[in-house]
Formats: sequence, structure tokens, C-alpha cells
Amino acid sequence: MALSKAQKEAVMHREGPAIVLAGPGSGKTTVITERTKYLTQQCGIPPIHILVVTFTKAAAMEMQKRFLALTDSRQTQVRFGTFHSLFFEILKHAYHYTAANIASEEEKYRILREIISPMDIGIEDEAEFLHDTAREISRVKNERIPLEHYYAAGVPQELFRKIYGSYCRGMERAGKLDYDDLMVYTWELLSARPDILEGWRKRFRYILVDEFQDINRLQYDIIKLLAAPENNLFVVGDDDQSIYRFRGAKPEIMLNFPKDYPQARQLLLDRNFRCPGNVCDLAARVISRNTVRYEKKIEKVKADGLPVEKLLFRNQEQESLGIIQRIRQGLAQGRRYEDFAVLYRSNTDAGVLSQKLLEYNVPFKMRDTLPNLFEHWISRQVIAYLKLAHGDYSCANVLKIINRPKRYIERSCLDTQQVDFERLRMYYEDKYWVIRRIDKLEQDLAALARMQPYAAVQYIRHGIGYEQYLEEYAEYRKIKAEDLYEVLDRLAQSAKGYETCEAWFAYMEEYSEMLKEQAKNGAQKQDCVTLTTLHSAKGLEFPFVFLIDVNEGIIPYKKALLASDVEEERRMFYVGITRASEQLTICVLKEKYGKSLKPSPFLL
Ligand SMILES: Nc1ncnc2c1ncn2[C@@H]1O[C@H](COP(=O)(O)OP(=O)(O)OP(=O)(O)O)[C@@H](O)[C@H]1O
Repeated sequence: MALSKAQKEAVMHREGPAIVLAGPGSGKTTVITERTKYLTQQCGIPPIHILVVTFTKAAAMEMQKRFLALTDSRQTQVRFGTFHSLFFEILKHAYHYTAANIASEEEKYRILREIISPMDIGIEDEAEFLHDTAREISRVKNERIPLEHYYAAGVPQELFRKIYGSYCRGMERAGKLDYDDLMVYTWELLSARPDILEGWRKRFRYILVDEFQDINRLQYDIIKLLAAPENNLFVVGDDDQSIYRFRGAKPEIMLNFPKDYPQARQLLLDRNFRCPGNVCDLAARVISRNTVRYEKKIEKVKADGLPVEKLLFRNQEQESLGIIQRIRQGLAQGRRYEDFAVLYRSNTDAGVLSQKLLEYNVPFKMRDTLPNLFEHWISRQVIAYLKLAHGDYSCANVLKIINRPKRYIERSCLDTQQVDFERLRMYYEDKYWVIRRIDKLEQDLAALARMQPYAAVQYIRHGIGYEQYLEEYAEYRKIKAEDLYEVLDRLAQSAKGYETCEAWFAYMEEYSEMLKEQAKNGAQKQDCVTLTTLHSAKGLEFPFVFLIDVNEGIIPYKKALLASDVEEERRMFYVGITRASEQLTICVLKEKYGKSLKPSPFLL
């Protein structure tokens, strides 16, 4: 492949700092690998003095693979790796750490679970709570926020501080470091020990960073320390593709790079080699509405391709069928399943589509793990109601729903393997208000037993008062009740086509099996349609791309309220658009769960 003039210029940059602003599909990886080759082969830089760093292991390995192919070699001393592996290497030399000192995600969650489980904090979903708490702990650490100045978002203040302290002590006792510790300790080490810093500076005389728009403050500070004083720091990124602010990425670091390094050479890779002309035009129109960005005009290399399709579907079922039909048409014209990708904003948006693909035998793989709707705690409680209505009086099942909504029944009186409502009534004979509730529950169960699944879910929700219970729970947890109702909406949606609970439960099992199989073998699957979130689509390209649910409240996501959040959502949409190398199809819904929706404002 012949390099463009701008690519050549970037590849042949010699000394000092440089920032390469690259548009989508402009050959960023090519430039990094070609430049590494240029430094080693044309400039005589020993490979051991070159550090190429990026964010994911997969991206680092891909770059190394391409470099080895380019130089026709089997191994190299150039250090290709992630930020975390770099920090680990630095700490390993200083403190003789081994891989056993790094806490895996499971270990980290185990330590957190041991802290949280014994606390009586009235949470329904421990996994979700752990996840949110872990994210907040990470934020405090990697943004170096003093704990006393941090306002926890999802956990009461005092509780968060308590959990945070116990977590740090737990990690210390176990002799473990999490990913954030790696970063913080590296920075502290290099700041405190000029002798060690000097050693690493001598080792890494040329530093190349890919996806620079995703860098966070601490990573940048460490890289700056390492690069000084020669500052042979070559960074490549696209500020318009910065979509990891929620994980601490600071795209403004990229925008301010020329201020930090006034002598930095600024280069622009402004030719999009991937997308057809009309897709480039749409992408440019969309992103031009963002205000905080480098203004760049991207040149189209390809001519206009197939028209950008904008399709309006009644609901997600119709949308899924429309996509399946188009894939089949493509196959009939000689395309393969792997030529197609469906991109969505959040994992849950893929629920209906994955069910339909399964039904229609279309092979697919998911790049992200799709949470199983039927394992959500709300689903479990609704299912427990249905099972009880159909005769499962086991204590474990009854316990799931007996006080949801509140019926004032103590756990201690459910002490037999099978629950006997008559016995319960006797136990509460002097509490008429409890008896009334038991009577009502029994009537409700009798009614449920006669209903089809969809009607039954609605009855649990409105007739039994489960939605009211969710509202109270949401208030207690300081979360939005609508987010919980959405689980009920999705559940009702899934129940629709089934006449009996038995048939619906059988489907749940089949679907759950499919998800497990995806999680285990999905990545290795050949020739299948790719389903991915916009986040995980970064860096990929496909001939045919479907963007689904391009509606207000979904893209941009309803929680994006601040202007900066909306801009991040727009960048995500932009990343999605620019994955298409032949045709882009934008799917808009008229309604979801029976509620009407507007098209995304990003389409205007
Ligand atoms: N000089 C070139 N001539 C022809 N094709 C090129 C050239 N440079 C890159 N390409 C092709 O353009 C496509 C995009 O390249 P690449 O994936 O490296 O871009 P990128 O900048 O990393 O994209 P993105 O940031 O959107 O993921 C690839 O198919 C690549 O082979």
C-alpha cells in the first residue's frame, strides 16, 4: 500500500514531540507501525529504545503483528504494550512484584463482596452495586481525588468512605494491586526517585502513543515524565472518537497537547480511506455540530457508494426482521455473514435482535457480554410470582416475593421447606392487616394462574403493586424508577408471543444457554454477523453497518444532560457511522414497549 503524503510526513518525523490528528479510516495504525519501522531501519534507533503504547491488549498485539509482518521478522525488541503492562514492568523492577500481585477483576470483586455482603444495606442487586462501587473507587484513585472531597454518586457518603477504606486495607492484606494502583504507584515512584526515572528515560528514548484521545491525566503525567527531556513523544489520535470520558479519559489533554509542547509538530491525516463519499459527508455533518473539537476537513478517497439508508420501523421486532431480510438479500448476492455488523448504544438494545437472530438461525457473535434479562433481579422476582401461581410454594421461591410489595411478613415465620399460607394466617391471627394482605396475595395468585404470560406480567406490575414497590426501592437507592420499569417493559415484551408460562420458561432456558455459549465461544466464531456496542466498535470496519434504535433517549442516551455529555454521545454516533466501508443503514423506531419515540436529534 502506498502511503499518502501526510502519512509519509508523519512516518518520517524525526525528533521532538509530534501530534498526529487523524480522522476515521485514515490509517493511524499504519502510521504507527511504519514509523516504528522507519526509526529502526532508516534512523538506526535500536528497537529496545522504542516504546509503543496503547489501551487494550488486543490493539497492542495487532500493532506488533503488523509491525512484524512489515519488517518480515518473527520477534522484536520494540516494546508494544498497554499502559498497564508498562506500569507493571516499571513496578516489577523496583519492587520485585510478580504477576501474582496483580488483582484480577474477580479477586477485586471478591474482596469488595466480602466487605459489602455482611453490611445490611438493603440492596436488591449486589452485582450491580459492586460494579458501581468499584467504578467510584477507581475514579477516586485514578483522578487522585482526596476521599474527603469526593461525593459518591450511588452510595451514601459515609458508607462509601467505609467501603473504600476497607477495600484498600483488604487489597493491602492480600498483597494485591488493582489497575488503578499500578498507575498511582508508578507515578509516585517516578516522581520520588529521579535515579529510577533516569533509567527508564534512557531505555525508552522514543515513545509512540496510539488512541491518544483516550488518555487519562495520570497516564499522561507518567508518559510526560518518561519522555522528558528529549520529548520524543509521538501521539496519534482522533479527538472526535473520544468516547471513554466515563472511564476517566480526558480528550482535552489531546486538545491541549500543543500548549504543553509548544514546539510540537502538528500533522493531520485527513484522508478517509475506508468510507464511501456519502458516508464521509454524513459523518462530517454530524460531527460538525460538536463545539469542543479540533476543526478538520476530512478528504474523501472513495466515491459515493450505495445510498445511506434511513429506515423507519414500527418497533424492535420489525427492525430485527428488516435487518434479517437485508442480510439474507446480501447473502443471495454472494456476501458473507461476516460482512454485516449491527451497532447499538447499550447492550440491552440488542436483546430483541439477538432473540430474533436465534429464532431465524442467523449466526452471530457479540463483542460484549449481553446481560441476561431473565437473570436480572426484577425478572427473578416476577418469575417467582409466576412459579408460585403455578404451585411452587418452596420457601426459597416465596421469600423472593413475599415482601415485594411490603406485606409485613417476617422472614422467621417462613421456616418450613414448603410455605403453608394457612399456617401463616394462624401465625398472624392478631394482625388483621397482615391477614388481609395474605388473602389478597392468594386471590392474586389464583388470578395469575389463569392468565397468559404477558397479561400476568402486567398484572404483577399494576394489579399486585410490584411497580409501586420498585418506585420505593428506586427512591431508597437514589436511582431512577424508569430504569427499573424498563426491565419490566422488556420482560413483558418477551412474554408477548407465549400462551403458557411453561413455553415461556422453556424459551428462557434456550436463550440463556445461547448467551452462555456466546460468552464461551463467541470470539472464535467464524463467518457470522457481528453485534457490538458503539464503544466496542471502535477501530473496526465492516462492509455493511446497521445502526439501530437511532432515537431520542437512546442515541443520545437519555442520561446525557450536560452539553459535554451530548457531545460525547455524538462522537459515539460518529464512530458508528464511520465503521462502514460500503453501506450504512440507519434504523429508527416509531415506538418501543408501546411508547412512541422521536428520531434522534443527531439526524437533523
Ligand atoms: N495509504 C493508504 N492507501 C490505501 N488504503 C489505506 C491507506 N492507509 C490506510 N488504508 C486503509 O484504510 C482503512 C482504515 O485504516 P485504519 O484502520 O488503519 O484507520 P484508522 O485511522 O485506525 O481508523 P479508525 O480510527 O476509524 O478506526 C484500512 O482498510 C486500511 O487498510
